[in-house]
Amino acid sequence: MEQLTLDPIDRIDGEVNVPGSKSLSNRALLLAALAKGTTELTNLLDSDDIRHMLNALSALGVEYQLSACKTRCTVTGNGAAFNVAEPQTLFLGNAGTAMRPLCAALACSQGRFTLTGEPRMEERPIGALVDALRQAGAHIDYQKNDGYPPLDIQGGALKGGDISVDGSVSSQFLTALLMAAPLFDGDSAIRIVGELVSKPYIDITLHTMKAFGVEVQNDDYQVFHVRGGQTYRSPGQFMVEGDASSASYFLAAGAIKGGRVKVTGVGKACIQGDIRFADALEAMGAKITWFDDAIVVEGAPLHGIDMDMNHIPDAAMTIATTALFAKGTTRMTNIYNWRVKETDRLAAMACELRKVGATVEEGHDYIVVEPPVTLRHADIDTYNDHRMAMCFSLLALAPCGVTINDPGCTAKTFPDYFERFATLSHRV
Ligand SMILES: O=C(O)C1=C[C@@H](OP(=O)(O)O)[C@@H](O)[C@H](O)C1
Ligand SMILES: C=C(OP(=O)(O)O)C(=O)O
Repeated sequence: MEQLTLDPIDRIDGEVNVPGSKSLSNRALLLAALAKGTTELTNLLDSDDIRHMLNALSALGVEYQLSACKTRCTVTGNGAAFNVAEPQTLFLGNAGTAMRPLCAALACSQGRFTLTGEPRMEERPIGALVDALRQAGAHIDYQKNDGYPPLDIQGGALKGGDISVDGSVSSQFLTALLMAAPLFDGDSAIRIVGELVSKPYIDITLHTMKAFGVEVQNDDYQVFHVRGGQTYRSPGQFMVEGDASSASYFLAAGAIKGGRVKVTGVGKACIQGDIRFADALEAMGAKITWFDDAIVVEGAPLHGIDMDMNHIPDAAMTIATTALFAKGTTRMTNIYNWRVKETDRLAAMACELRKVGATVEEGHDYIVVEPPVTLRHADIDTYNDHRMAMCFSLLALAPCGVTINDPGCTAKTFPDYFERFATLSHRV
């Protein structure tokens, strides 16, 4: 297994640009493929999750040209749902933003499709989405375990209608339904059952749909009305903003050890909910300054916080390792669905935090982190979870340094993370 040892960093300072947003890249690619007209996507993320979406679109007969640097893509839209003569098997890795939206889009397309992924994808729930699509008339079967991929989809026209979806496990189920619903024959009223998790991701979905010419009536995130029989229209150009979750590691590094760190590509106007990570850092004591296309963080003594982090599920993980550098205890609550992501992130986080000396209480849907007097060096297991690797890189800001096992797992969303992190890191 590959390992990366990060020697202790004495100072963090400088400017770093974050790559394009994963959430926006995969939404915009799918809608560009479904839309009428040609779309030029810029600042597209080049990572595993996006590659899986691009490969799937190729198999579905979508034509696109990807630039040599893979951050610019011109997509020739279909002007309708997909129509594929031969049965297709699409391998989607561990990309939730490919699996869930494609499941819905293919259920209302013409053709037979099998959706598969990495072993972990077979443990990530999709039953609530399948149940909802079946209410609209979809024909989807489970190949192995009920409620989990791989899926066999017999595509066809869907009627829409009154659809209830459980929103308590992943917002991606609602995102998938919303993006497919304009292609259903009839109108849809999509009703949320249970508490909707990760709510700000729905705003990303509605924003992207609007850019492609489709408006949704949102009744307080409880019921969503979508007109059927619509065609997405290409906006011509779509610029993907920087990834707010990826920004969290650099912002945290600046807060812990700044210096002054300027993160560009995200700023005041950012539509990704994870941008609110900067508020959490501010609540811990960091000084944050907002610009239109940048955030500047200046380090200050940090203290622990007690916060509901349901609205920033991905960036919240970064708070768990930032907490190691704060005075007092940090309590992060309402984060149950960490358990159904790339790994069981609550269990993984608790285990690795203990290795560096922290006292950790892991609950069903919360984690409490109490930093040790002295952090100790550890070989950190990353569980094939990009965010575990990136979060624990912050341990290099302690005198003990850190060793990251399988650092290549950042390829899911941020292949050159460690190179960019190095540009901020100064050793005397
Ligand atoms: O819609 C999206 O782009 C995402 C939604 C979130 O998932 P959940 O809704 O499952 O929390 C997030 O964790 C994931 O990385 C991306
Ligand atoms: C949960 C994540 O990914 P996915 O889009 O596969 O759900 C993530 O990137 O942290």
